[in-house]
Amino acid sequence: MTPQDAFISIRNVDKYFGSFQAINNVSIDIGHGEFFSLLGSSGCGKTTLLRMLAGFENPSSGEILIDGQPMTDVPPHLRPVNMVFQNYAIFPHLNVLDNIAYGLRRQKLSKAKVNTMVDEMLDLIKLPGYGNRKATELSGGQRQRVALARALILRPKVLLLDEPLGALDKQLREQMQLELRELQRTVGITFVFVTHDQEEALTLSDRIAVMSRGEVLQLDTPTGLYERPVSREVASFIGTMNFFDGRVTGSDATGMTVDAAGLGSLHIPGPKRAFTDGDTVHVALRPERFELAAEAPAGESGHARGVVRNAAYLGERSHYYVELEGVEAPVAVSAQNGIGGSFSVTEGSPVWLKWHNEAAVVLRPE
Ligand SMILES: Nc1ncnc2c1ncn2[C@@H]1O[C@H](COP(=O)(O)OP(=O)(O)OP(=O)(O)O)[C@@H](O)[C@H]1O
Repeated sequence: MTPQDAFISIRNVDKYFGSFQAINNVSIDIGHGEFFSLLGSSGCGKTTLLRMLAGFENPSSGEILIDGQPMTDVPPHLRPVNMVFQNYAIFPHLNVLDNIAYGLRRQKLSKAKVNTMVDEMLDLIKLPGYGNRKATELSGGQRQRVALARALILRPKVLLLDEPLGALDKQLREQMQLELRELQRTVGITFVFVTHDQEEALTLSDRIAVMSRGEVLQLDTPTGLYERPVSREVASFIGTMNFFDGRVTGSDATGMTVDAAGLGSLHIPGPKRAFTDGDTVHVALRPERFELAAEAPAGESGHARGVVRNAAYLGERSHYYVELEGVEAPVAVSAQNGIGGSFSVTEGSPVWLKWHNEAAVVLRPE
């Protein structure tokens, strides 16, 4: 995505509240029709960035463009955006129809036209026939769908969503995630979604900006973030990661060789990277990239001998912690159950850990 192709372009934006810098030189380009998420822990600046897109805050410096237009002097109600909040922002004293039609009142449309538009929205959010229901007679998930319909009926080019599923319990939240993704595909407009829940961001998004302390740490697809994190901070924030201290011992056009504590010498294939011999690095491997075996594996994949310190059966998967010589923290291993061929592993069992070197990510220490 280049700034020229972008539907939303955030360019070198800083935001200060007094002397506190909440956003530090952020540049993000978002494509038309993308489901884009801002992901990060509390206080990292996601809401501030969203509020600047909505026009409730102005950047201290830098520029925001939407659909090619600079937004600097454009007030919130004249921006082609609408926002949905976490806490069911619908009016409790109005029924569903009046809630959804609320934003249309300024447009002086006929009653018949409004009713048709609301009915279309009720179909879209899968609540047909709910127009006369009182807002207080809706479940949490239904209220949030009404809030979405109320924002979408104004036909914004961009929908800004600030943790809209945050108040829902886990099961409903997962169901609403699927619905939200389907809804976004149906309406085809750009969604900018704020969440601190990495699983939610991975499930929903085309691309994600991982934020920390007002900065973007990495902007990538869900697969890119999970498989190729650029730093230890991103690797730990998205899923679980094992880290091994290492040192680069050689590199050429086919990849590089790293000596890693507990794992031995690994040749990691790939293009030549910005490391030189002798560099101190972290080798990172996800729990599901390890396999447990009773016997020493033959062949080219990496292997090391260890002892199971903890085994937990979780139905679909089992989780293990395996102690390796020369590694302080036990290695987290996650194995799928029921695919056959697994052997019984109990706490205290000696095991072999297997992995493929190409699954390893080499990171600089922070
Ligand atoms: N109006 C304000 N005045 C002063 N500081 C603010 C203001 N708004 C936000 N901040 C500060 O800016 C930082 C970023 O806040 P922001 O609300 O963007 O974080 P967030 O990532 O959305 O967090 P959360 O998930 O908790 O909502 C925080 O340290 C917050 O205290």
